[in-house]
Amino acid sequence: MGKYKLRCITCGKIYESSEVEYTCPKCGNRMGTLEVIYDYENIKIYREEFSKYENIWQFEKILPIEKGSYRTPLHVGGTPLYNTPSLAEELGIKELVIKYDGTNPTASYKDRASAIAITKAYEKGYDTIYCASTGNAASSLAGLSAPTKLKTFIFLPASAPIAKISQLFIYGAKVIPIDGSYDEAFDISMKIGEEKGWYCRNSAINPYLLEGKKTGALEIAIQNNWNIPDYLLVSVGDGTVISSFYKGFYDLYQLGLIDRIPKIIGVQAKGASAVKRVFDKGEPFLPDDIETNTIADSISVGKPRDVIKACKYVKASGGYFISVSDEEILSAIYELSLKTGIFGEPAGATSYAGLKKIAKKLGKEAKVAIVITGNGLKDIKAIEKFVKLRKIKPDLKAVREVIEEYEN
Ligand SMILES: Cc1ncc(COP(=O)(O)O)c(C=O)c1O
Ligand SMILES: N[C@@H](CCOP(=O)(O)O)C(=O)O
Repeated sequence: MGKYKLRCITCGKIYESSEVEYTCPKCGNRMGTLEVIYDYENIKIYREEFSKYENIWQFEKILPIEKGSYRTPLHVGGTPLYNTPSLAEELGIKELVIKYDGTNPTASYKDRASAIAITKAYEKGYDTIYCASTGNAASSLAGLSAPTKLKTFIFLPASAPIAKISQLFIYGAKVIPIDGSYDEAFDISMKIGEEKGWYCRNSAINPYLLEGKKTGALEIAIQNNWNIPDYLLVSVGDGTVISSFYKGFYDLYQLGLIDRIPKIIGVQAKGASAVKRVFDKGEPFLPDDIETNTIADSISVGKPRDVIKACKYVKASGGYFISVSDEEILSAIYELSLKTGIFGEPAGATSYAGLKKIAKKLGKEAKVAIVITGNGLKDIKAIEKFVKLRKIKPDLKAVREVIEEYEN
């Protein structure tokens, strides 16, 4: 076999990469998302080859890209992993490491996927790329394609947080703000993208993108000195980020670099828990869509596009899904910022909200990793209840009175 092939998540049919562009022709878009499988036996990788602080391209041997093709010059990946012993003690678990992806070039986990999308667009000879997004995939694609010659079209709900929308304009993307939901923007983008023959940057359609996202798992293994956590918690909307964590650990396992895969726990907002619902109903994991209502805009997904893969992978890991309320998400943002200095956007801090909920159940011997997938500055409106700004007269007496209040 070549370096890799593509396998349908539902029927298991294996394709050469030249045979299919996005999803399994037999099973269709949602049922037939593809996984990239490598010739693991013939790929030799040693732990020593990986460095902690490099970007995602250090993993080139297990990425579906060609030697010498375009690589973004921006520093994608190589984000920090923080060990937080006092927080672990407070939660009653043995160890807590926090992977913080808000330090990526456009401030979210999505840069890992966009980097691969742009490389593939160049390899395949496209001149235009597009995505549907709740905001982060959008700003990420816009930012990473800014220094390239690719034309970039973005479809997103006009209600997305203003910081994410502002990123699009500053990076010069062509923006189609839909007066509707992410799910509607997604369907429209697919129709137009097909009509126009543009390259699709959506992880649930384009199989290569999840490979970029899996680098977060590879980095956790390396940064934690190959001490693999018992549990990994991550927030879930469409289901590709969570699938990518399983895939990253799975690849390391297949390559003989680790001897187990963490139990992967998906955390959804209560008002948008479509994947949890499908998982809880059990196999065969059939899509079952819902209306959404949550402040966590990035995971406000009622028609998750990668639900089958997410459910199968989470099951294979021995994990499960939980949900948390918007109030729990808001408290998690505040508490995590206060205790660690890590400020996540709502969908980012959702993993911490989930951990707070189940830490006791995981037990005092549990070694846990959580992923904070987006920077808190992406959505300032969501945390306005914590911002108690008042104007103080510019005189010393008034300032002294306020300081006294703080001190008491
Ligand atoms: C910050 C953040 N966290 C989590 C997610 C969830 O990823 P997925 O939709 O792949 O489940 C997203 C997706 O947009 C996101 O932007
Ligand atoms: N909610 C996501 C959806 C698209 O991102 P993808 O990386 O799964 O394609 C976002 O807009 O960030």
